Amino acid sequence: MRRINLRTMAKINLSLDVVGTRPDGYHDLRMVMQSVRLSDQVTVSPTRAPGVRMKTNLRYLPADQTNLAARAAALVMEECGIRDGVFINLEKHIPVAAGLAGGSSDAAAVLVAMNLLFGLRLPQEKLREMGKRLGADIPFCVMRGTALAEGIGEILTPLPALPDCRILIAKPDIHVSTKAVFEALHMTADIRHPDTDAQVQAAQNRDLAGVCSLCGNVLESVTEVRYPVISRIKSFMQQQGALVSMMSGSGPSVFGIYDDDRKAEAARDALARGTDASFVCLTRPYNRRTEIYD
Ligand SMILES: C[C@](O)(CO)[C@H](O)COP(=O)(O)OP(=O)(O)OC[C@H]1O[C@@H](n2ccc(N)nc2=O)[C@H](O)[C@@H]1O
Ligand SMILES: Nc1ncnc2c1ncn2[C@@H]1O[C@H](COP(=O)(O)OP(=O)(O)OP(=O)(O)O)[C@@H](O)[C@H]1O
Repeated sequence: MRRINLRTMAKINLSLDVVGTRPDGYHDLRMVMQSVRLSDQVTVSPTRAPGVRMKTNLRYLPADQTNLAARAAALVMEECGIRDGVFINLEKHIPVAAGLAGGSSDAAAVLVAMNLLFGLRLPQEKLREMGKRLGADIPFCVMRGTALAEGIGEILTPLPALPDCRILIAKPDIHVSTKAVFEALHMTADIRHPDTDAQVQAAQNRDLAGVCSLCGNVLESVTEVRYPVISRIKSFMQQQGALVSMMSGSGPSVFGIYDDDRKAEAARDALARGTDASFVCLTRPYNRRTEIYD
């Protein structure tokens, strides 16, 4: 029987600005987002029994109807009147609750997989709209590549591919709630807003050094202050020759961008030997956009 097997790409935020608050507590954002070659693997198979069942290799991750991957499948089934069931096998490699959109990328892949499996031919716009209902990062994870994201994250303007580089990602062993970080931002006095328009221009010019010099994330003013380990990892990456080092999303992961392979590998090895990061990975930008009709 046909089944769909997809890789789901993590993201980093090359910039993240909060430009407004909405009545529902969500925030209006302006972000430059980048997919990276750090991925989970999602396989979706049809089943005769109705409903969604799933399995994952991580014992501590719920493999029930609360998992974002299962919720994405259930949403498509409800919206498109699908009576058959599906089985999802989720192989996690992206660290959980890391600020890397792990769950969002799984959900996005399931939306695409359902579209292919049941021959729905839903356009990408529709998948992104459905994704938004489940989480603000999902529309970008449906699109992938490099993009300016506005609104709550769902208004996407594609940008040219980031020039090739090495991206070092390190996650300290701490848990950060995205909701709590956004809420705490209102109590923070010292917020430095990134110049998103200038960074978009640098991205348009495919100017890696320019993009890096314009990175900024207002959520650092909350998470980095609470967790000094984030500053330590950032400084370490910088000392090891990163063009820039910054927190991704609401944290706690930190990334460093390198244009020199040897420096990037040395920094990875040193971080992996140390105790500040429980997850370390050296990766590259992922620049292919999603093929909806593969
Ligand atoms: C921080 C980012 O990762 C940056 O890419 C995203 O904005 C968060 O995306 P996400 O985890 O998919 O977000 P959701 O699951 O939709 O929301 C989690 C929580 O983050 C806050 N949230 C999220 C997105 C947004 N534009 N404004 C917000 O205030 C809300 O309090 C929400 O309850
Ligand atoms: N498929 C999934 N993968 C990871 N986490 C999931 C998944 N489904 C539900 N979750 C729950 O979602 C929460 C956030 O996990 P996730 O890895 O998506 O965070 P994140 O990378 O910080 O997301 P973002 O960057 O979009 O804010 C976790 O507490 C986890 O229990």
